[in-house]
Amino acid sequence: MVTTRELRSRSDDEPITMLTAYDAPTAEVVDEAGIDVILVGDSMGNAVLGHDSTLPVTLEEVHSRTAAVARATDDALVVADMPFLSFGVDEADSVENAGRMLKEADADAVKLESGPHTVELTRRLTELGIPVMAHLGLTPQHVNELGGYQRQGTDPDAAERLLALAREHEEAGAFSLVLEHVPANLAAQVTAALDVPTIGIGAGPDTDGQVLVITDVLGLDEWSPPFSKQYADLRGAMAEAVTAYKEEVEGGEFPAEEHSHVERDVDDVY
Ligand SMILES: Nc1nc(=O)c2c([nH]1)NC[C@@H]1CN(c3ccc(C(=O)N[C@@H](CCC(=O)O)C(=O)O)cc3)CN21
Ligand SMILES: CC(C)C(=O)C(=O)O
Ligand SMILES: [Mg+2]
Repeated sequence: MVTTRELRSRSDDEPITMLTAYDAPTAEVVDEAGIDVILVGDSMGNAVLGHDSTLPVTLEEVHSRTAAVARATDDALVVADMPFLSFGVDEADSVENAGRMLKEADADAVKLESGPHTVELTRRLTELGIPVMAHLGLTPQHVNELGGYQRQGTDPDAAERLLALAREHEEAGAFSLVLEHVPANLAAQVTAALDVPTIGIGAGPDTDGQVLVITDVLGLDEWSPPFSKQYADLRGAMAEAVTAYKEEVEGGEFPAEEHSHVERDVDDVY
């Protein structure tokens, strides 16, 4: 079993592996492959729910997908990604919403897209026993404020602000930190400055771990971000299977004898 305690102390030569999953069969495959952390990402908005951003994703959607993933996972740490406006507005609501992920959906931890407004919340949740993974750099819930999904931390002021926020979240108790779409040399410095592990996406090779969105890895979507890598063409495999089924039904080949059964007792009901 992967624990937040074990991840915190993971030595430098054993990179942390993390992937998203949004359903039980996918979580089973990811867990059985020995991936350390499964993130039930709000990227489900784009990846599986048909939205064009993460903003419409609801607490109930992440809650139900987290429960499905947790039921299928034996070893990996399951992290629920808190959706847009489910945290950071009101402290009591934030605690209740994050708490439901642990109490009801069986997550091991939550992730919050972080900023100056999440330092005290990270402290509070950690104090209450809800482990927090922080997330800095490109925070997609800010897409409207940022005006797109551009690289972050690219000038000295922004880079210094990011490093300071990373330190503040570590001090507040975050057990790890996702760094998204930031320069590799900045991610390396943040990684060196922190004791807790950094997990990069589009942040170069020098973080303590890597994370990608599972549908990008599997090639399920036509589009994927510039920093991701496609390790399979499941979209192609799915299209082939669906087309083969259609052709067999239209050609009268499916169902065959082995897919049917006949009961002589019901021969004469018409
Ligand atoms: N399937 C999937 N994979 C992801 O990695 C992902 C999601 N969905 N949804 C939430 C966010 C959005 N992400 C994105 C989306 C677009 C770019 C991108 O195209 N960036 C370009 C141009 C950005 C612009 O100018 O708007 C770049 O060159 O940085 C990067 C990350 C990463 N996250
Ligand atoms: C890409 C990761 C870090 C994420 O936040 C998500 O999948 O929602
Ligand atoms: Mg997310």
